[in-house]
Amino acid sequence: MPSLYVWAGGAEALARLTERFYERVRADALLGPVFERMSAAHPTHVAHFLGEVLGGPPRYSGERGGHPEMVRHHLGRHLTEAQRRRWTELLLDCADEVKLPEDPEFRSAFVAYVEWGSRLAVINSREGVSVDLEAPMPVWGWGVPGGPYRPG
Ligand code: HEM
Repeated sequence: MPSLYVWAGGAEALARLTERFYERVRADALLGPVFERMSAAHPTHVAHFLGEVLGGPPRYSGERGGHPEMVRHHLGRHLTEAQRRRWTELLLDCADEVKLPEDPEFRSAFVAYVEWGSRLAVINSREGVSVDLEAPMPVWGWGVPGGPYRPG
């Protein structure tokens, strides 16, 4: 059974996704200001993080500081539901644009993770939130469909 990472097209596909995504984020009226101080390496870091979550190599844990590092980046940012919605909408638009697999099984798992992760990012960004920095890196699977699309 391929991982979601392999099915998505691996490191190269995720790098294409985040490069295009943060280009569009920068140009977006609602999200541009939120990301105005992100580093040039931000898209690469997020591609590594996503790759690890989707069952690829643990590059974000190995090179960047793992799950706690990601959580720390969202602390105190007071992200809103409107910003979260735009973030997920743009990411899914970019998944189409850079041609991630379109099969129902992959997209169902991908959307589920994006919905889960983005809602946690908003919760972690609130004032006075108590976060579990020990929480492990999630590794997403295929969920109820159980595996990739098979024609016929
Ligand atoms: C599945 C959902 C999400 C994932 C996987 C994710 C992942 C990440 C990661 C890995 C970083 C740290 C990058 C680094 O190490 O340099 C980060 C930073 C950040 N994220 Fe997220 N994020 C998610 C959702 C969101 C949402 C919904 C927003 C806002 C609407 C957001 C806003 C930010 C901001 C502002 C930063 C810091 C950027 C900077 O360095 O200036 N994130 N995110």
